[in-house]
Amino acid sequence: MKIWQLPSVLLLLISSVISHPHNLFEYNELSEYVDSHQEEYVQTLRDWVAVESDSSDVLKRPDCHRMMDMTAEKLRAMGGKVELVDIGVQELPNGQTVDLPKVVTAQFGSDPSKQTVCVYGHVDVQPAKLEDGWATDPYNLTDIDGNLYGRGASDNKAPVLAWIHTVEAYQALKIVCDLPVNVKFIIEGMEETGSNGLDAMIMAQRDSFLSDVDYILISDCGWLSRRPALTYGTRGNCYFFAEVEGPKQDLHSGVYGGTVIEPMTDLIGILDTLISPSGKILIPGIREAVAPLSDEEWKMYQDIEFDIESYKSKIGVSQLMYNNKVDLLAHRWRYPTVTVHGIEGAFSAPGTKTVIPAKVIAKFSIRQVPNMDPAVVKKQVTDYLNSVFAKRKSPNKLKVTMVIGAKPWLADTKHPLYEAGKIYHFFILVFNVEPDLIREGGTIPIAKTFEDVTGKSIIMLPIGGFDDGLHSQNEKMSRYNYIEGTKLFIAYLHEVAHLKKN
Ligand SMILES: CC(C)C[C@H](NC(=O)CN)C(=O)O
Repeated sequence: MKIWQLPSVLLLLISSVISHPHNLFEYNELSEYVDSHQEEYVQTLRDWVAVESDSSDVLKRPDCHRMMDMTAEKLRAMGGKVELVDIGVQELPNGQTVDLPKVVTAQFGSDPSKQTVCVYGHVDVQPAKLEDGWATDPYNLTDIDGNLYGRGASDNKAPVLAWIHTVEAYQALKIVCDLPVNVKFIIEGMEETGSNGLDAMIMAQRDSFLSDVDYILISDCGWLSRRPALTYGTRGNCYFFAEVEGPKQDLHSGVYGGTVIEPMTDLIGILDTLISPSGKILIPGIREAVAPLSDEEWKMYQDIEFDIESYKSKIGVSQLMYNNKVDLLAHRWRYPTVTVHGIEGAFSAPGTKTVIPAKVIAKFSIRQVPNMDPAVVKKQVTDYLNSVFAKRKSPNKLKVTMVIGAKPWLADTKHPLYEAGKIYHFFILVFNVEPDLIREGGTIPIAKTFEDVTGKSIIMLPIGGFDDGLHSQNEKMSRYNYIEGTKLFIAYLHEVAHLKKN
């Protein structure tokens, strides 16, 4: 066989070894180290998942504080220079305040001749209850056929741990190889409610902790399929509460129904005007702001392997909004959407309570995209709902509040960090395949701020599986992704060490 007849992945691997001859040897040692510590890594994940660090429930705030302490302790035990940064308080709707979980910063190495990366992640989670339909206790990490089920396993505790274990592996094999770059960590505990307090902290640390950072690394997202991926964009999130208040207390629907104008009817009526059944956002100005789909993007989406039938079967639906791949990917990643998440105050328990709820609060969010601006979206949504409500001539009161205003983020795929030749061989080394270049429909609220404040580039390196069930029942992280993902980070740090220093 001639060299040009070799498969392209093998050629890439050979070229990687030729350009950095020591890579393979060190990688093998490190990879074996990771394999031999697999059970320890799973146990640490179990300990972390056991903490109900649900940032949306203030009653769970002590668990969030404990989670930050555990994170700090882990990094401190590895010899990191660790701080728990106080980021102030959260104001609750009733006017009371509660302490925000402190942010953990840590530093490993300060060699000015090396690149410095800053890993961002979060250790808070979305709510989860067994009664929601989980097959296992969400806070007891359960291994079934190599899948580790538990709330926060994939989003984002295992990826954070994988980065920590990366540093640990380099430290453990110090005789063979030293940490190739300086590594900093910023780990927060409020991501799942919009990263409250983190923007201000990032700005405050710009000229201190963040001043020597060359790149920001984020692994808070997932692959599109079984193929590994690099993520170059995330959508933003504008999260709204729409409160409709009527009578001074709940009423018997038999006694009062037919005489009062019901808050729930008003609320459902206005919610129904947000989006059409075919997915068209009806709020004036929203669709007009969206950056048009370029030919280049269309081509990129067209070239991505994405099986519509298996997507449908994975989520258990018989029909999707669109029937072709490009439309589906575009609407998942780079067009805005409206989702109604829930209604507080509505009767939702099993059984048949015949009540007219006096006050109901709808929770809905708009995933926004370039070139939408959260401040503009807030005004567009508030004005629109007020005008729709006014037409109902209801005596009830409507109050619209935007509680999260997280911006979208989009990387320049031409940046050396994303340029195939420069980085893809670390994927080949670990997975023997090139990654998909994808966008993420979800939000990493701090991403844009990181980039704007530090002026540094972000690279998103997901290790979560396509079917991890983030935010839903039976969230999981596979052992495969957790362990091979750690190896990917190990290989990647080598890669960053060879990038030209800015
Ligand atoms: C603002 C949201 C609550 C952020 C959340 N982020 C993630 O899930 C990242 N893994 C989201 O719903 O997108």
